[in-house]
Amino acid sequence: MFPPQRGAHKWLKALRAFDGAQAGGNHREIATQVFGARILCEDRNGRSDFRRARVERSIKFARRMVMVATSNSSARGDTFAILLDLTKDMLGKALGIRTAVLVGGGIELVGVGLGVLGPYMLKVLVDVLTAGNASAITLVAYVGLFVVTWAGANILSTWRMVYSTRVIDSLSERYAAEVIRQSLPAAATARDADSGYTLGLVERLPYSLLVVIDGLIWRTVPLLLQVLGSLCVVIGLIPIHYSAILVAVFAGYVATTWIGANHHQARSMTANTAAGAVSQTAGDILRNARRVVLNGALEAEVVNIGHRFQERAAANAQMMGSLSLMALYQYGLVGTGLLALMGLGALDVMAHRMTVGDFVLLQGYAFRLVGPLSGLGFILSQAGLSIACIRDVKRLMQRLEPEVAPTEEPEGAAEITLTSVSFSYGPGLAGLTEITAHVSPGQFVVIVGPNGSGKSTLAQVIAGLLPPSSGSVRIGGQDVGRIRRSDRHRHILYVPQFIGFFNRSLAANALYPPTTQTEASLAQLLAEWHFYEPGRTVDFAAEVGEQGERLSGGQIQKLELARIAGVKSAAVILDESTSALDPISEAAVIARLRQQFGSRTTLILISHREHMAELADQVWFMKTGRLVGQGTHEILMRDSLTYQSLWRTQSA
Ligand SMILES: Nc1ncnc2c1ncn2[C@@H]1O[C@H](COP(=O)(O)OP(=O)(O)OP(=O)(O)O)[C@@H](O)[C@H]1O
Repeated sequence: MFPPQRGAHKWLKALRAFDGAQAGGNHREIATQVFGARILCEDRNGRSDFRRARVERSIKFARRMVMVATSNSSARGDTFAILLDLTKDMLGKALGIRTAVLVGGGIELVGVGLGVLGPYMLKVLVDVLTAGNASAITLVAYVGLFVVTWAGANILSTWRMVYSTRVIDSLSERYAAEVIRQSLPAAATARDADSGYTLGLVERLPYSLLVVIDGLIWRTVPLLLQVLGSLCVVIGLIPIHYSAILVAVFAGYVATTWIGANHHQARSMTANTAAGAVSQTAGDILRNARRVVLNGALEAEVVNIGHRFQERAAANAQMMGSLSLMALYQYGLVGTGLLALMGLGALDVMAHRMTVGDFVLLQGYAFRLVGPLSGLGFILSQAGLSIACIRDVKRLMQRLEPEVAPTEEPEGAAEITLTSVSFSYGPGLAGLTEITAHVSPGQFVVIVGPNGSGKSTLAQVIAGLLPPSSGSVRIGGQDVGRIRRSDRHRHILYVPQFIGFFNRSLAANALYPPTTQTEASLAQLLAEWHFYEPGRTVDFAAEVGEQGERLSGGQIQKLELARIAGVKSAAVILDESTSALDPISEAAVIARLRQQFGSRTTLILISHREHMAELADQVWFMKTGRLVGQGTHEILMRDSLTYQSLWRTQSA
């Protein structure tokens, strides 16, 4: 699909060495694409530098490109499929923009008619002038008609943009909404979610749609109509070989564009990927501003983003190179055609085989054709990138999950049953092995174990965020994977380890659905948990800042737990949600939650604290992805030396 390029084998070797089996059979494409995008780490002397960090960064970039490259059988086929898809969306009933498309199309059609009529009016004027027998009124009328056709065509073309803009805005809104609807659940599940890339796509979407719809679709069709209309007029008026030349020039233009576009589109996809990498890196750096600045890494990150821009510039340069080559062929051909057309015409006028009016008509149509064609050059340069962006957006819009029927409301606390549950993050990566456990309704379970032992992974498998590779998880007797995602929080609600707050008010975060808390009940709970020092009331209107950065770590957890206390769910899993609380606050919060949940909610807590294990109805002890101990804290302390040593190392 992508011809191997010079030096690609070096990348192939390096990527194999560093990437192992990760990228499946795609190394050759990766190497080729990495080379194609000129992101190889060459030092100033031109020698390849495969230093690990840079190669790893490139692998991430390359993987995305391989995803792009391998998911399509051909760039050209892809382009037409996307154009067809867009046209279907515009003309379909679902988006409600058909009327705008049709009205805009109608206006454009009238504009095209005027565009064809313009040169004809000029020819008639020149014919009348050369005949020399027309009255002043007739001449003024012909001049007026010519001006009206010329001005009218341009006014209509601008007016039509009112409708195309409406269409583009509607499509942008619908596509962006669908991308968010479809990609958020995946982002919530994947622990390596790439939100910066998705954000970049959504941001570039309106411009991409503008280029493709307004520039390409809405300009190409009128251009074709204009060519056909002009040919009809020319055939009827002047010798047939002029029409033949016009047809040949246009066909040549289309053919060179067709061939060039295939190559250009492949380069554009690489450029789109490079643009996405800029968004992803910039987003990542901005989100981690504190980490960057506090570690004195500002300059290093500026250099890092500079590299992303350089990669993008290199990809753009390749794209523009292919476009320039295409333009050379296109306009070499069009220029030759014009030379033949005008040269022959001039000779025919000199030999009185053609009137000056016909010559004017000929040049009028020739330049009417060439004008939009040159406009298309710019559009094509942008269209490749834009099509690649829309294609990625369309892929994100695809429904990944089958529709699941609504599930019945759970009654009371959930019974949780795990039968031989295994999970893997991928070949050779950590996961879970053969976990079997049972939680009775309303119990309080604490999961403990060393860092990286699989506690969060297990919690996410139980909550249905990660699908087990074998075995089953049943919540209240139902397979968790079969509970509709939008209903799942009523059966089991997972509170992640890193609580991300919206950059909104305290109330907006603390009363975020599905809590049933009110400001009053929340204020009472927060006062009880000493959210602020005594005497200070909770300001619900206060903005919490990005990720809640204006609150302390303990306050964030208290606020989140106060919200959770008002949630009606059959089971709740708290993933280290009390880790920032002091032991007294932690005990008070857990006691209150258990009292609040009563017998309606089963509670699972992941914790590194022994006193939490002491409070639990049962403790699950995890080690290297296995459940190596189950029972009360006392029993485990009595029976398991490894469990004892877990707490001994902690207190040492
Ligand atoms: N998306 C992922 N891809 C690959 N490996 C992952 C992914 N997420 C987690 N892991 C790995 O799975 C293992 C278990 O991680 P997990 O977060 O479940 O541990 P944990 O017991 O909760 O750790 P901690 O106590 O530090 O929070 C770790 O080795 C981790 O690196």
